[in-house]
Amino acid sequence: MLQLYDRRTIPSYDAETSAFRLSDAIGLLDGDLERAINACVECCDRHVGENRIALRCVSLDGQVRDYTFEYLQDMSARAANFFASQGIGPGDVVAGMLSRNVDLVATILGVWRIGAVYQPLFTAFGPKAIEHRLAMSKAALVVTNIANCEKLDGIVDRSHVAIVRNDDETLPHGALDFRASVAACSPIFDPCFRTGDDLFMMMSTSGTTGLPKGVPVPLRALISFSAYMRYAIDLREEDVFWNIADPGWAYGLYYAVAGPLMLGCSTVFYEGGFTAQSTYRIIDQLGVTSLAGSPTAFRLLIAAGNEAAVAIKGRLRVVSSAGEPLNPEIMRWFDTHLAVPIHDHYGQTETGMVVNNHHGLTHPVRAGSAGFAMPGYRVVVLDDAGRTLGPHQPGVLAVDIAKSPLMWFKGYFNQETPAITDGFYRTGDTVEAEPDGSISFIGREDDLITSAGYRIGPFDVESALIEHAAVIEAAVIGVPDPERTEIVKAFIVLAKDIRGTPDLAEELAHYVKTRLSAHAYPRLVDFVEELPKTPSGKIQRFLLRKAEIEKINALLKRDDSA
Ligand SMILES: CC(=O)SCCNC(=O)CCNC(=O)[C@H](O)C(C)(C)COP(=O)(O)OP(=O)(O)OC[C@H]1O[C@@H](n2cnc3c(N)ncnc32)[C@H](O)[C@@H]1OP(=O)(O)O
Repeated sequence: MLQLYDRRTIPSYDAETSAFRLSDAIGLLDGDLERAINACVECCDRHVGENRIALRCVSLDGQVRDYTFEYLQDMSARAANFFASQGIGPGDVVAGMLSRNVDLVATILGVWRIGAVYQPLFTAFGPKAIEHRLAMSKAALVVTNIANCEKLDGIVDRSHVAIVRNDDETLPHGALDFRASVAACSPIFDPCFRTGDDLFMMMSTSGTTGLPKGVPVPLRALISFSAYMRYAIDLREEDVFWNIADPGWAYGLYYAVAGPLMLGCSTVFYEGGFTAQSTYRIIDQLGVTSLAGSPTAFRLLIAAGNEAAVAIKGRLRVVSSAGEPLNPEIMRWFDTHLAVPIHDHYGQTETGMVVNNHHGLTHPVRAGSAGFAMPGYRVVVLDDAGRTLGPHQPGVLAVDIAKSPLMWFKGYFNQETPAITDGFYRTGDTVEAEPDGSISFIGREDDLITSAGYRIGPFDVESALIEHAAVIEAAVIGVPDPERTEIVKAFIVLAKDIRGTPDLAEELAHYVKTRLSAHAYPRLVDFVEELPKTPSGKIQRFLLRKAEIEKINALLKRDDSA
């Protein structure tokens, strides 16, 4: 059993350079990064024999099913045999588009056991988002369920789709029956060991100017994931840990699946969508002690009222926040009504979590700050010319590659433009450093939208909108929103003779929701005569954003003086 976090054993940490002894980090891993590592062994097999619960699944009706590491070893070996029977081998990509349940974990671990690469597809995606991602990864097989399988029609041949179905659901013609096939396979499959540079995940991240980019994740990233669990989440053996993020995204896959399992701890999955009521109920029912989620989720808990919190007051030991900046009001409310500190953490799909309010540091948590570089990473603030900036000088947050032994990202999949220049990975997030090295988030240097913890690429939404017959041109921006940080707003130029009505606005939102993704639709739509453009015809989203912010400020001023 891996020794879990102990305040006395946190690796030596130099706030000046974030110097971190790599040997301490390697101690988080049983495998040999240069020669022999398998993600399923790290996240499952090495905890077998301890009779520990790995996964706690809560169904919609509140039933809890517990699965041990022994159970997952058996399931992952059967799944690996099933994948092998489909001709899948080391380095091949298998995509999963599944709800949060044991089939999802069996799929992920089975893919890793065989030395293959797991690609997550968020279940809210529509065909447009799926098609691009599968074309990018060339996935050999997609594992999905009855609720999502139709979205694959015309994109993937049915013979390359394995369906998770209940006994009362009919298997679509030509598709593979995942549960039945896996159950019929042998529970013996020797893991395929690879090197730390071989891939085990293929993620995607939205851009502002093009379609989402592939983020290849090598096996060495496991060290970084487990370091985050230890030093920032402070996961302990006795914790009941629940990260509510969906494993269709980086924060959920890295830190609701790989991270806790690697440390031999159990992770909670709730198969339903988020509601404040179910969240309070599950924390109470399972005795959750460590909760992770996004500020929007926390704001929804607060909106449910002070009374709702009474039953779990004092039950949580720690709460971790990611995906959006954490407002000080949320910290105060959690302190007063739940008697628990919330620690703000910052990261990206490309980096994993890199700036955190760690538990091992003696610095107090500063409200409004995302914290300090994680051990193993050195971060700096750069200006446009790549010069390092001092305290209180806004610039872009960058990771210093040479001094960040845990940084695993080297560049986007199949893209020629380098992601790392002059030894730095520029995150695109604008920040300011304090004299003590803590980092405060300011915004984005580009047009990427941060909404409810999701990063939404305006280009993706615009591309979906212009496929609608009524739309000639579209520009999409994020506008400030008190609940979701930002919401998506679309400015639409309509085809000749089409009138912009509330019904059409709703139709366009629905169109994006079903074609692109249920979370990325424009919640606000303005019909306009034309869009602001540069002389060369490039849409100037920043002018639209500026006008929106001026409008909001004018309204706030009017309210103040009323
Ligand atoms: C490094 C990192 O990766 S950092 C963090 C990564 N980000 C995340 O993990 C995202 C965090 N955000 C969330 O989990 C959610 O937004 C929450 C819990 C905060 C709030 O959830 P909700 O408000 O219920 O809905 P959510 O924002 O997920 O979705 C928006 C819409 O998509 C729909 N939707 C969401 N998931 C699905 C799904 N799997 N299938 C179908 N529809 C879905 C919702 O019903 C909602 O529809 P509505 O607007 O018509 O009501």
